[in-house]
Amino acid sequence: MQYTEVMARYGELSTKGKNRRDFIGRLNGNVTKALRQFPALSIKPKRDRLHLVLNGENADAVMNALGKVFGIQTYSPVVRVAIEDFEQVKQVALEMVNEGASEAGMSFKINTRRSDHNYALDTNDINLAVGDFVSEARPDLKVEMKRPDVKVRIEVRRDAFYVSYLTIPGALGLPVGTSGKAMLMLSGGIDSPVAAYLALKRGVAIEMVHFFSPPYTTTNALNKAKELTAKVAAYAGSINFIEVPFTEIQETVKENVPEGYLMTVQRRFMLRLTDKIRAQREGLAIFNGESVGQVASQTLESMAAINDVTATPILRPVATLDKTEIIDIAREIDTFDLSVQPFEDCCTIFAPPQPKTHPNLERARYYESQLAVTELEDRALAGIKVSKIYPEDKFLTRGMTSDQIADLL
Ligand SMILES: Nc1ncnc2c1ncn2[C@@H]1O[C@H](COP(=O)(O)OP(=O)(O)OP(=O)(O)O)[C@@H](O)[C@H]1O
Repeated sequence: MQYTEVMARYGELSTKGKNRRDFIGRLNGNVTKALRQFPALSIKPKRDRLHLVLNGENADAVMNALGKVFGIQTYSPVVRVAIEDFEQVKQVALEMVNEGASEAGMSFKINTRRSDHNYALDTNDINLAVGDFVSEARPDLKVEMKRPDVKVRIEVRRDAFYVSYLTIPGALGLPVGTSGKAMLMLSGGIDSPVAAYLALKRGVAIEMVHFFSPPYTTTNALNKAKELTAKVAAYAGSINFIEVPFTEIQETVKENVPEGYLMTVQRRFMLRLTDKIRAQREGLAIFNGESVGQVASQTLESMAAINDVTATPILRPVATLDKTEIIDIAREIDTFDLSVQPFEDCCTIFAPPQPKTHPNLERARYYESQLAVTELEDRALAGIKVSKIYPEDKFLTRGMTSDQIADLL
């Protein structure tokens, strides 16, 4: 089928009344960004949908990229036929029925809508004329009004007919950016990239904050986090990656804090630093990949002892999901295979063998107060690096890396 355009229907727009203009403006910008590799494409936002005129670009490739843009409910590939050319509409409808109802005994329906009421034929005339044409060519098919196998939609507008039969589910959610900006704490694990995807889905523009501890963690561990960011950036256009050197803090905590509280105090540092970065960069909230009860740091007591360092909203999109549910999403967004690659994370390396699963808040505060918190944090903040990551970026060297070879020797 030679499609000429793709029509995208907006998502939760009806509930957003006065924010309609922001929604459509953002969506238009995000679609433009996501489809920048198709130079001939022209994008025309309308009140209730977006028209993507292909101008020769490949419909499947365009739809593949469009399917990752949040704020779209459904989309349909469409064939535009000049208004003078009604015979051509019949041909296109037949081709669509042939594609959708290949087997004898299947059913179809022609469904016409007119926005140009001056056109000579009314909707019934068009349904009948096109339906008869298809039935003559395909006598093996039935016409079915209620639940046809193929429903061909013909829209009559002033300039042309628009014919379609496929309705493909979009990514849903809200256009990224319509809900403001937040920081996302990204490890190299399975959960935080999924949390990132879910935050983007609700329209939040996120920036990744990643802590790393060279030489305990290798360049590859850092690159893995960057490559995970590139995977998630497919849903955002691009994402800023903020790397925070964490070695000095981890070494200091390890030397000075009793083993049972190592993890709690480290996490308090991470969260406080993320919050400072958030304030500098004017974010409104912090997202992370914690899931209740999954590991020692994710009991409610532990979350309370860590969360104590800030009043900023901490959002945990996967808090109530089971691991298998999180993994299903990770596979869907193609981060799973990368997440399970065995590069060390700074938290795992400095993890005590038996962290307190029910840490006492007062004790965590006390142990931390013995450290030069402000100075340590200032030095970490002075060392942060920010880079913009795009979906097509690659960071991990393929095959065996020098670090991996070194590990084997
Ligand atoms: N090195 C890191 N840099 C930034 N954030 C981190 C880092 N390590 C952990 N976090 C944050 O803390 C959350 C909990 O991490 P933890 O290692 O306890 O759990 P996890 O279940 O392994 O999570 P994940 O699968 O996301 O690594 C992560 O989801 C992430 O948001």
